[in-house]
Amino acid sequence: MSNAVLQVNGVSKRFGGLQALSDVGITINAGQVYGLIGPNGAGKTTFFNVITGLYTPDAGSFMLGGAPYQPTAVHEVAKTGIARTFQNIRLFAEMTAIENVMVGRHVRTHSGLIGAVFRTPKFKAEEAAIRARSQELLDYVGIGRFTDYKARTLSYGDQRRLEIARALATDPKLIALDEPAAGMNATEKVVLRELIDRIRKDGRTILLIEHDVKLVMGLCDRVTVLDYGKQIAEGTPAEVQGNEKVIEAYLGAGHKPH
Ligand SMILES: Nc1ncnc2c1ncn2[C@@H]1O[C@H](COP(=O)(O)OP(=O)(O)OP(=O)(O)O)[C@@H](O)[C@H]1O
Repeated sequence: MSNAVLQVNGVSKRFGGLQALSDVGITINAGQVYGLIGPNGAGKTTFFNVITGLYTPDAGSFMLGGAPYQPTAVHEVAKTGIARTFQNIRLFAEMTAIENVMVGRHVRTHSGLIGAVFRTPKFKAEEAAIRARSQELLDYVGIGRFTDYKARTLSYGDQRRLEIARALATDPKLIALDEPAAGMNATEKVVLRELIDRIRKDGRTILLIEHDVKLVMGLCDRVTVLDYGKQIAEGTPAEVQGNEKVIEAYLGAGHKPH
């Protein structure tokens, strides 16, 4: 039996005259960290946007947890089981850290609007459970002391970790991280790496866009390299690092990966 969490085949996406993705396919198995790398404009974010329902692809088929899914709407995709973070952080700036995580958790709750309006006992119990779980997640990503701080007052690195906590709150089958290390200093990157490692060890499956080659090569089980919307290499970090096309396209002449 296959233990694929995400299987994407033949994804193409065109913007006017620009072919942003051409026939891209990946398979991510349970417990893997899968990296998506490539130069600026290669199509990485477009691929994320397609699998999470922000962009409608021109072609492609999608399976999540062994069942076909159609990434037609963002909230449907979240329910189906893909949670993501964004390259440009998208938190509710004026809400507290814990409220941001609780919003994520509500994807999995049942009381609904009536319960919320009348504050039924069932609703209150569920709300307390959501709060407790959200606090656990804040602790888990290392920002438990900022529970009641407004999101906008957190440091950049901590906001990124808050986004990860919010994504985890949906209990996703797959968590997709869009450049989680962007703007982080070396120390923050070490902490981030430990966090991603822990998330994997705790049984989650991760798709990662990242520019930091060292981070990608150190963390990922498999890597796909995109260049001008085409998949020019796929394999283990060692295989990809040795690939001539990758060295030419991504790393540039004279640049060896660290
Ligand atoms: N909504 C859009 N409309 C038109 N063109 C777009 C749109 N989104 C992306 N593109 C174009 O598609 C190409 C791929 O962009 P994309 O953002 O996916 O690349 P990327 O690999 O994520 O780059 P980066 O590393 O800079 O984030 C680029 O040429 C970009 O300008």
